[in-house]
Amino acid sequence: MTTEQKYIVALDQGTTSSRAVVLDHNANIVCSSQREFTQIYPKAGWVEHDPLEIYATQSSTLVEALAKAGIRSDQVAGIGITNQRETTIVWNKNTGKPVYNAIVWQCRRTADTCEQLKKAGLEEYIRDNTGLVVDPYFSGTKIKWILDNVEGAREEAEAGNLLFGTVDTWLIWKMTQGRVHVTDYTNASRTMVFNINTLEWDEKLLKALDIPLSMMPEVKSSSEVYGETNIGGKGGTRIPIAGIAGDQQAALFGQMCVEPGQAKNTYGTGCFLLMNTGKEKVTSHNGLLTTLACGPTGEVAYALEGAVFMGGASIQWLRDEVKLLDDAKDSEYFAEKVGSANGVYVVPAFTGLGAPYWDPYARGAIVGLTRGVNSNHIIRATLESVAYQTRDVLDAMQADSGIKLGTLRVDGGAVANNFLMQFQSDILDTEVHRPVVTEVTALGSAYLAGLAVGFWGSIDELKDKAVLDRKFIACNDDGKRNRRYNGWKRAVECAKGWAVEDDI
Ligand SMILES: Nc1ncnc2c1ncn2[C@@H]1O[C@H](COP(=O)(O)OP(=O)(O)O)[C@@H](O)[C@H]1O
Ligand SMILES: O=P(O)(O)OC[C@H](O)CO
Repeated sequence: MTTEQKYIVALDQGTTSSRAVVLDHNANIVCSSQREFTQIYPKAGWVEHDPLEIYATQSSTLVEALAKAGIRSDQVAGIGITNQRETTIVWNKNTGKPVYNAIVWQCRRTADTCEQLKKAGLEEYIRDNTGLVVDPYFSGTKIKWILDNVEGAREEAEAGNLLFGTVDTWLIWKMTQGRVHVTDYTNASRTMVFNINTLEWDEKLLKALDIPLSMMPEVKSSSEVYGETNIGGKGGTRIPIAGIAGDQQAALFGQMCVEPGQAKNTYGTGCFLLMNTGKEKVTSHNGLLTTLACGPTGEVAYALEGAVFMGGASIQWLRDEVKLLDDAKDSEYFAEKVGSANGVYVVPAFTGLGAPYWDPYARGAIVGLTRGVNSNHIIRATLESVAYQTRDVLDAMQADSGIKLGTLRVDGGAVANNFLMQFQSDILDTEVHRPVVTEVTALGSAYLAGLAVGFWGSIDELKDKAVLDRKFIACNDDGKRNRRYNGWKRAVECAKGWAVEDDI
């Protein structure tokens, strides 16, 4: 069979849905399939997923996408996995059963453990060795929570019976029937127990959090064959799983940001602005993270990251909880019906604030309400909040890197919103470039897998595949831009430190 008759499949396991995307040799998406799954909110500020539902939705999208495209499993040259990062799963390796639900990256339940780490004087060590700030966002304190709170878990872990994984690790373990327990550098770098200087699990931090090393997966590069899976059950074709990357690093690769200074922003559930810094590990002085990403062949590289917790999810909140919208895309129509947000600011700190504020106690706020404010103003202000948060992290990134970005490459579900993209460009005073294919996370993951199995010879074959859909050019009214952004900064102050510890 020639390469032309073969395909690469990307499995994109996101915060709200699981997707399978099939690519041909020209890097065209030939088919995709998507399933949403249950979001579990046991208490205020807590977020969980069912690991078995994650696996079930993901594996069914794979089968469905191949069936839709009429592709046989022996035509699949390789599978790439990309995933919501930090989300923590612990399972028993003998029974294959999770001991608790997946604790999702957004979950704030471990804020007190983070306070204890700070009191123990570990903040600077964590910053220097993991690149991260001490925040409940990352996996380490979530693993500790499971071991401390699930009956019998600690004993089982110490007896060597429990395994930890981020979602990539869990999926691969399931897809290989428990034979492969592995992750990649990009996912490991989000756990707060992985040393990004030595590229090994950090024993001092594992000890500080009481996590046995035996639970941790083997850490590998983002582009190599980790194992094989058989689609279609016993006796089915064995397909190499050949790429792993956290979804934001996959999007960085998919946008071809593989050289130092290249950056992208992804607008999905959250917003994640990443800049590749190559071999240089840049430490932020402005509230950003240092993380691991991929160079041109998928090899490990450093990146700076601004992680914003609520992006498109704040529009989902307007749709599902406040019921101001039937569909997220209608937000553009309603926002355009009013000429401004009428002085209203929405700060969507529903799960605290991430970069550059790092306040797990911040909570959502709507400020500037007057009698003339209607639902369109609130919708517009919610969309604007996504752009203001991106300005916060872009300013920080430009200060840390010393690089002024002339253009911002964007991707993710919410970039379909033209109002948001134009407002983004205006508030940044930077051109915003939107590609035709906005499923860049899946592209990046497919590229990593395809390069590992020789489906593509090198990244140069892929560089000219991205086609620009639209450029958004900034307005030149500095006065308006600055007034609006200053209003946002004041609004953020109102949201900070709101929750008391008992609320978490
Ligand atoms: N036209 C739109 N305008 C604003 N937000 C949108 C639009 N379309 C989708 N979204 C938001 O984008 C998010 C979905 O993007 P996606 O990249 O699929 O997210 P994820 O990978 O995090 O699950 C949802 O939170 C949704 O509310
Ligand atoms: O599911 P997404 O696309 O919003 O990504 C979630 C991030 O990986 C969390 O760090």
